[in-house]
Amino acid sequence: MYVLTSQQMKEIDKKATAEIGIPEVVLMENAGFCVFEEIKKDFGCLKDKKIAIFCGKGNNGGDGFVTARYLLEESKDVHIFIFGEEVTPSSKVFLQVLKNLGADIQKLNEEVITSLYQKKFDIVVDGIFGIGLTRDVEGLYKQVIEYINSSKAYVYSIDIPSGVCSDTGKIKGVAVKANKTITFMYPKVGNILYPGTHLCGKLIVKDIGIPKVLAENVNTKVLTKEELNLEKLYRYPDTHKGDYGKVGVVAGSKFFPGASILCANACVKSGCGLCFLFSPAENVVTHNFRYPEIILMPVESKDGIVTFEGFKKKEEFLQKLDVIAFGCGLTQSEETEKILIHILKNFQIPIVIDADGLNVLAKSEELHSLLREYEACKILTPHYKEASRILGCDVDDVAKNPIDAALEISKRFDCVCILKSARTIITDSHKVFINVLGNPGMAKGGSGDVLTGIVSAMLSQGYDALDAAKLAVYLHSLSADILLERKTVQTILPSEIIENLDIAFRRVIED
Ligand SMILES: NC(=O)C1=CN([C@@H]2O[C@H](COP(=O)(O)OP(=O)(O)OC[C@H]3O[C@@H](n4cnc5c(N)ncnc54)[C@H](O)[C@@H]3O)[C@@H](O)[C@H]2O)[C@@H](O)CC1
Ligand SMILES: Nc1ncnc2c1ncn2[C@@H]1O[C@H](COP(=O)(O)OP(=O)(O)O)[C@@H](O)[C@H]1O
Ligand SMILES: [K+]
Repeated sequence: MYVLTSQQMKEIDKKATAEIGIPEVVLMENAGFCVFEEIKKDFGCLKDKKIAIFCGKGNNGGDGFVTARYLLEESKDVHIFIFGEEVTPSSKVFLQVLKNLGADIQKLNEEVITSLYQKKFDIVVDGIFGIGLTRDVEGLYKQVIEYINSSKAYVYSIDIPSGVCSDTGKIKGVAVKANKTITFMYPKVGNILYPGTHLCGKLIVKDIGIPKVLAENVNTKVLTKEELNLEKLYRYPDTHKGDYGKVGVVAGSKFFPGASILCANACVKSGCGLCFLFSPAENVVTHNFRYPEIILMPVESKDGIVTFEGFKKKEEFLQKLDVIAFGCGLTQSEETEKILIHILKNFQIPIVIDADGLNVLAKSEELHSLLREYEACKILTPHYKEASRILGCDVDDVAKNPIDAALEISKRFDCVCILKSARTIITDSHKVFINVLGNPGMAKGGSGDVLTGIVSAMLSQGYDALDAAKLAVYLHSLSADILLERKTVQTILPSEIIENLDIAFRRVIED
C-alpha cells in the first residue's frame, strides 16, 4: 500500500482533475459520502444523534459540507460550524447547497466556542484541516480543537486529524484526537507515523475514484506481506547447510554477553547454514541460553573486550564467511573501531552493522569513507539515537522526520538503512517501506540484537539487502505481535521473540 506526502497527493489530485478531467467537486462529493457511509455503518440509526461538523476554509472543509448534507437526511440535530465564508471554489458549491437546504450553519467566534461546551454532541466530524495544513495551529482553530478533544463525542477526522502534519505525523501546535479517520485513496505519511497514527484512531482508507495509475511513481509503501519476497524461504529437498550461508557474528563483551547471544541465537533460528560467534570466550562458553548450534570462535580479550590482535588471529575463518553481523554489545572501544576498519579494508563480505559498530562509525571519519567505498552489500540498523550520532544532528531532528533521516544514511553510505522505532523505516535510498507491525513489548534491551541476527540470516540465505531487511523487520515484529496474543507488553522478552519465530515464519510462508 502506497504512503503519500501531501505534495504527492496534491499532484495526484491535480492530475486527476486537470489532466484526466474528473471535476474536483466529484472527488469532494465522493470523499464526503465515504465519511458519511462510515458514520452510518458505525451508528446505524442516526435519528436521535446530535452531530457537529467543523469545516475549515480549504477542501477538507468542503468534504465536511458534503458529509453534513448526507447526515441532514438522517438527523434533525446536525450543526455545521465554519471559520468563515471565504472557502475554496469547490467547497463553496457545497456550502451553498447547505444554505439552500436551510441547514444550521454557525460562524465560529469566542462566544460560539464557549457555547459548545454546554452542548452534548454524540458525533463530531473534523473537517478543519487536511493535507493543506502549513503552519502551527493557533487562535480560534486551536480553541475548537481543544473543545473537540474535551468533548465526549465520537470523533471522525476527515483525511487526517486536524493539526497533524501529513508529511511527518508530528503535531503542529495542537491536534484532534480522533476515534476514526477516513483518508482518501492512500494513507498519508502523517496517518502512518507517530504520533499522527495514534491520533487517527482507527484508520480507514477509501477509494474516491482517482485513477490508481497516477500513484505508480510513488516510492513509499507500508510494509505489508505482499511486499515480501518469500522465494528464498523455500528449500529444495536436496540441499545442505552450505546453501544457506555462513554468518560470523562479531559481538559481545564482558559487559554485554547477552547481546551477542541474542544476535547469534536469532541468526541460527532464522535459517542460516552456519553461525560463528566471534566473542570473548569467557562470555559465552558456559552461557546457558546459547543455542548449541552456534559455533564458538573465542577471541582473545583484554578487560572483557575483544582485542584487535586477538581478532586478527581468526582471520582465516573470516575469509570463509558469507555475512558479518557486527556490533552488538562490543563496546565503543578503540579495539572495536580497529576491527571494523580492518574488516572494511580487507574484506568484501556483506555486512550488517548495529549498535557499537554504528557508534564507532559515528565517531570516525576514516570509517565513514571506508564504509562508503565498501563494495559488498551493507545494512545499517540504527535506532534514532544511533542515527543522530551518525548524522551529527539532534535526536529530535531524526524523530521529526525519520524518513529523511533514513534516506540520508542510506545515501551517505550507499547502504540499506533500517531506522528502528515503533514505525521502523527501511530504505535503499530509492524505495521506502514503513513497518506498521510490532508493539511496545519490543521496547526492551535486546530486541535490536535479535533483529540484527534475523537480517544477517536473510542475507546468508541469498536475499539482497533490501529484501533481507524487509523480511527480517516483518518477521521480527510479527513474532512480537503473535506473542502479544497470549502475553503482555511487560512480559514479552527478546529471547521469546526468537523462540516464537517458528510461528512467525509459518504465518508468513503459509497464510
Ligand atoms: N484536491 C482534491 O482534489 C481533493 C481534496 N480533498 C480534500 O481536500 C483536502 C486538502 O484541501 P486543501 O488543499 O484546500 O487544504 P486544507 O483543507 O487542508 O486546508 C488548507 C487551508 O487551511 C489554511 N491553513 C493552513 N494551515 C493553517 C493554520 N495553521 N491555521 C489556519 N489556517 C491554515 C490554508 O491557508 C488553506 O486555506 C484534503 O485533505 C481532502 O480532505 C478531497 O475533497 C478529495 C479531492
Ligand atoms: N513501541 C514499539 N513498537 C514497535 N516496535 C518497537 C517498539 N519499541 C521498540 N521496537 C523495536 O524493537 C527494536 C529495538 O531495537 P534497539 O533499540 O536497537 O534495541 P537494543 O539495542 O536494546 O537491542 C527495534 O527493532 C524497534 O523497531
Ligand atoms: K481533518
